[in-house]
Amino acid sequence: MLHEVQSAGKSSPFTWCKMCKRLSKAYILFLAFALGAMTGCVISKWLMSGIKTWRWSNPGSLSWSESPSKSEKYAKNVTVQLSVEPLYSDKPATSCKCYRVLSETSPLALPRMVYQNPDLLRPPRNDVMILTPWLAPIIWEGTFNYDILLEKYKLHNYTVGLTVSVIGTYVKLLKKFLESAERYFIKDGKVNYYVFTDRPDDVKALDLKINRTMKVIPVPRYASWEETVLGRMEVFTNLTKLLLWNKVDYLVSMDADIVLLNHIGVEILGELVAAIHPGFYRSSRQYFSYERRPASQAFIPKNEGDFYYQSNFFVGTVPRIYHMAKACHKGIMVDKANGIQAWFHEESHFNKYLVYNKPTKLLSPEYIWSNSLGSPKEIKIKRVNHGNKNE
Ligand SMILES: CC(=O)N[C@H]1[C@@H](OP(=O)(O)OP(=O)(O)OC[C@H]2O[C@@H](n3ccc(=O)[nH]c3=O)[C@H](O)[C@@H]2O)O[C@H](CO)[C@H](O)[C@@H]1O
Ligand SMILES: [Mn+2]
Repeated sequence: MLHEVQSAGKSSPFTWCKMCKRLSKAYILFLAFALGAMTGCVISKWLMSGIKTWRWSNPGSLSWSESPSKSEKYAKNVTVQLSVEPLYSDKPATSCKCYRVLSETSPLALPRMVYQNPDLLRPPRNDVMILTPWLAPIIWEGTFNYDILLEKYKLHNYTVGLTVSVIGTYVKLLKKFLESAERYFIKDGKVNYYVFTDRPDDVKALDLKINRTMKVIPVPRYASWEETVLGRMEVFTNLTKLLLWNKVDYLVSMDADIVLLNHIGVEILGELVAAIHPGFYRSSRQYFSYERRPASQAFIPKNEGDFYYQSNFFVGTVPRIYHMAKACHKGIMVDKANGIQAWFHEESHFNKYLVYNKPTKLLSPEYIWSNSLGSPKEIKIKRVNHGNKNE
């Protein structure tokens, strides 16, 4: 039809006809495809400029990434990059890359988290146990996505109390401990430090440069090292009840001879959390340093017990810590009345308690590692060095 009309016109009918023949069906399809692709590209660029991104550039700081203002974006048609960097840690803490987007194109503008979905047939670690038989998670490097956890805890606006005893000469360890906590301890949350000491003036003299709230709480001077470590359960019983009940959501207790080397974040929080002793995680239960004398309240028979926990790092809600400390303190007092002291002091009572009150979460030995223990392959990250009593 077109040929005929054009043939009747003044322009050369011969030329038009030849061109039309060349424009075969396939050629027209190709042109339509190219045009479609170009339009798609332009639309996608326009959509990208409507997406804002924020990310945690440092653990602890939920901050908007550098992004132009709305008017600037529309004026200059600037594209805002989506961040796909790991959000937490100097070294990657998890294998997942995760970022958070706020789509301005959505009428609700709800923030969403975008991350790779977990693969049910590919466990995050297959060299270590990551779940106890009572279904409590064991926290190892590589088993969690920090950003998902953080999201959950931020909803509750939680406060964490980090407690440390520095009694007698141990005051000298406080500076190093707190400086490392400032750098690595739950950077994303509200943390108050509680320092239990018999020497408040010596603590003052340390002239600590810290940014978080610190409360110095006077406690009695005990007669010996044994009395002091046993007395920690008494201190906890009294202080959880009197001081901390409504002040914090979670309590964390750490030895003063711990120095944090890497991030310890909200992944440690839970109802009752205990850390697996780095010296016993390869041993079977008959070799654990449990108290084996039936005369002691801390007695655990050879065919009982799950793991050997170290009492230098534990976590819990205030009521759960109160309950645990009270039970341990009671056992210690009964032992004292009976003239017996458990083999590993309050740690023995702590372990006895945990056989019958299972922890809701366990920390792997990477949370209480000592440099003297070397570098076995399952310890992917040394989060602390415990046991150095030098300043
Ligand atoms: C290798 C070894 O045997 N480890 C045991 C030892 O750990 P540790 O050698 O780690 O005990 P430690 O000397 O660090 O004492 C525990 C903590 O109590 C505080 N403190 C202790 C004494 C003192 O005079 N002033 C003071 O402030 C301080 O916070 C210290 O870090 O003792 C623990 C008792 O908790 C457990 O029995 C451990 O299994
Ligand atoms: Mn210690």
